[in-house]
Amino acid sequence: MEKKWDVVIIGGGLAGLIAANYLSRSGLSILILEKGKKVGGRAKTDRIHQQYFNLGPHALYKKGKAISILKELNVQLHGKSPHLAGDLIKDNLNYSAPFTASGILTTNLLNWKEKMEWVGVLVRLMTINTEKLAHLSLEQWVQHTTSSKNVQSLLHSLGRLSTYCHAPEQASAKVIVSHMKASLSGVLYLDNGWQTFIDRLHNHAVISGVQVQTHKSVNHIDPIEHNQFKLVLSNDEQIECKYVLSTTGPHELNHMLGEKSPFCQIDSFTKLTSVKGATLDVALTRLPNPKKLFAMGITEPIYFSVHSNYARLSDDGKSFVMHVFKYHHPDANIDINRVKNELEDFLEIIQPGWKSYKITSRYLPQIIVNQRLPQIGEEQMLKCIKKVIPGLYIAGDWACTDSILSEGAVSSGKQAAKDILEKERGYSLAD
Ligand SMILES: Cc1cc2nc3c(=O)[nH]c(=O)nc-3n(C[C@H](O)[C@H](O)[C@H](O)COP(=O)(O)OP(=O)(O)OC[C@H]3O[C@@H](n4cnc5c(N)ncnc54)[C@H](O)[C@@H]3O)c2cc1C
Repeated sequence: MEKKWDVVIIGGGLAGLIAANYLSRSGLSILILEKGKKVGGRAKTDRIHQQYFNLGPHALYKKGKAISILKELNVQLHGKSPHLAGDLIKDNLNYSAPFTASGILTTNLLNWKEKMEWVGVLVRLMTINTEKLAHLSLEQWVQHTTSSKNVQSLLHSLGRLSTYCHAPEQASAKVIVSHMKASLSGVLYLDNGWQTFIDRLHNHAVISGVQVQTHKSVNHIDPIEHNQFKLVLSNDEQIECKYVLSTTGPHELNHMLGEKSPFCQIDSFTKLTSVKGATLDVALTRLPNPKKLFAMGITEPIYFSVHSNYARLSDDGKSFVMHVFKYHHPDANIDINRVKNELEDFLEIIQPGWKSYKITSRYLPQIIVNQRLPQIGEEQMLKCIKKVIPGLYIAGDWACTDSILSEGAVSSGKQAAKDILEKERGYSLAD
């Protein structure tokens, strides 16, 4: 057994790197253990044939917590906001998407009465107090909000677009609607992908003395005595520390704690389920239909957007990088070949003949977008699991009561750093 660390962070994704950046200012010794070959987790970007592919479509909320925390850490972001002008596809027919003023005026999807209702819903959404929705599922909120089937479908599409969640009967209205509200202020696509800010967070942490070890997978967390942990790695290495911050998914954390895990006793913890989808990431030399940059299915839960129209996503800046995405229902049995055909066929409707211009593509059939589908009444469980083992802290996109995705990962990473500092030093970071 070698050096004893003050804090070991398991996972070098967004939550782990954010926490490390806040903790690095404190003089504590900090080690990040990342099982992958590079840091970034699901926020990484792969450079394939000179094209920059995020793991599927990635956008940051312009007025969200993630951007404001990244700014607080002096991480500059370069990119542009996409326009939501585009198409909605219902029963193989194209309609203008009523997500912009001109889209609302021109769309044939809604009649005049529905248009007025849709505008009213959007206006109310901008100021809604989501705390009051804590007892409702998204489906219940949608039903209460409008009786028009078309407006209901639009709300479901906006919910999927903002959160990737496609289980309105299970999902918490409070969390989903707060993300829908945030998305109305616009999003940002980043030049060269999310890896740019991951690299900056990584560099800041390393310069400030954080040690980062990749290819290091933690198998076991053993709380050996008060305020002391022993971690056992897959290569049998053992590491001791005072505090552990886990940023893995909930079930991986449970597994690392072994048979004695107190989380096994908590019913709502064992039932946590993830948000998944299939992504087809494509780079083309030209766009067969240059005017079609954004589309969503209404009957089918599918999304398409040309991200390179707003962000530089290739070495020469000339090619077209796009993502076609299918939102999976948590209970669905996925036939990965059928889903691939669906995504390719959807792209064919929007960009006919796209295959002739293909530079490269990548298909990921069942990727975890968020480690937790947010459901009603999980606040107590999340608060409880953060207290049950003293010295063990939890962050990640599943660990926040009121937000998910990067918003949840970044804010829970900051919160965990605050909690550790408060415990260690008795002082807290500014909010
Ligand atoms: C297709 C797709 C689209 C998305 N789009 C958006 C979007 O538009 N907007 C948005 O805000 N968010 C989006 N997200 C979500 C966002 O990418 C994630 O919420 C965020 O990156 C999660 O960060 P994290 O640190 O919580 O988890 P992760 O990124 O999963 O990091 C956890 C890290 O822990 C490591 N690890 C796990 N187990 C161990 C172990 N035993 N030992 C050591 N290391 C371990 C993993 O390798 C990983 O690097 C998207 C995600 C996907 C997949």
